[in-house]
Amino acid sequence: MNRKVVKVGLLGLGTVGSGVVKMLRQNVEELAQKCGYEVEIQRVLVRDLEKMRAVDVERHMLTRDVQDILEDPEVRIVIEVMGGEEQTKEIVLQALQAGKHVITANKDLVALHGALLHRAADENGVELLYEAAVAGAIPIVRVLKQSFAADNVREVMGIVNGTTNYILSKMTAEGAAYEDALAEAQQLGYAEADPHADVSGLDAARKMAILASISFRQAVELADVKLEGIESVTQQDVERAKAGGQVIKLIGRARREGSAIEVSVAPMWLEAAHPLAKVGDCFNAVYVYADALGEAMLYGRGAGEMPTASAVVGDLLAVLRGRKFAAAQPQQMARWA
Ligand SMILES: NC(=O)C1=CN([C@@H]2O[C@H](COP(=O)(O)OP(=O)(O)OC[C@H]3O[C@@H](n4cnc5c(N)ncnc54)[C@H](OP(=O)(O)O)[C@@H]3O)[C@@H](O)[C@H]2O)C=CC1
Ligand SMILES: N[C@@H](CC=O)C(=O)O
Repeated sequence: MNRKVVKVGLLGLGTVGSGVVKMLRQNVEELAQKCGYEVEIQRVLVRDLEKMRAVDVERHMLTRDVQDILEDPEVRIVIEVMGGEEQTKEIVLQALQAGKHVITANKDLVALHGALLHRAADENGVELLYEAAVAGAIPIVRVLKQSFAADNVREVMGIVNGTTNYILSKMTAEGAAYEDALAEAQQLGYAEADPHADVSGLDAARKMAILASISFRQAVELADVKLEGIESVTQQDVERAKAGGQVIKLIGRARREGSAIEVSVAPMWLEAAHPLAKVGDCFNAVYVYADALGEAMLYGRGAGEMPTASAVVGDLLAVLRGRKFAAAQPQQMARWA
């Protein structure tokens, strides 16, 4: 097979970035067969050049200067798995304006600046994909944008934060202390750099704002999402729920009624027989209710190294198979040859 090489710039080498490197290395052949390209990581942006990493990356590939990636004409795709908001927005905008396709796992970024970034991607004829930003490995973004595109979505609801689901599940099943369960979730790589974003409900609110914007085809502002986290949920609450045959879960909900859109995140007491009550560990589950479809539920791991990497690399494959990438190819290849 006549195989071309495509160079990728990776921003971040933490939990998700390491998973992406592992997956690209483990699946070189399979990926090449699926898209016709051999993917090579050209440079990796980090903060600390000396840190021990979960994967071996040659020292010369690491950089602390993002311009080494943004100004490299060989880098055609940027994978942003560093997190952050304002500075990251500027970096991603610069990448898009330089004609690079961008894949991101950053829900903060997409929830706050999605409209601006989509415009920049369109203006520059490149892709902006963010499957990993919502519900980890579950392909909910693509399903809403493509598979259910013909339908009229009325409601999207479910569990969209792995850390809080892990904590509540541990408190329910094992009587674990909140702080211990949170520390484990951090250890396992599920939590955000600042875990307050998880337990306050903000991370779930960001994801619900993204899902609502896609489902109802209009920008839903993060500020308009009503949110309550799990910080005030006590072991006594969990035990009382259990005694009454119920389970406490952090539930995100986005509903459209006429022109009114309502989006919320809050702990809810569910009957133990409810399908969402059985979603444990760091798993997520999302229900979609639409006119023709009726209802559908998607279920899978919502956080962690390899599940999230799977969504990121899935987006990478989508870019490489896409028309925009192919369209830019002859001219670009000639210029870089
Ligand atoms: N963890 C998960 O399960 C999931 C995470 N996400 C999202 O993916 C993104 C990454 O998450 P995760 O991998 O857990 O985060 P980590 O904190 O584990 O990793 C972040 C990485 O980015 C680097 N980095 C951060 N800021 C900068 C900066 N200013 N300049 C240079 N490098 C920087 C860090 O460098 P250094 O190592 O040197 O400190 C680190 O390698 C976030 O947006 C998160 O919300 C999405 C879905 C699931
Ligand atoms: N901190 C997040 C990571 C994935 O989005 C979570 O726990 O769901």
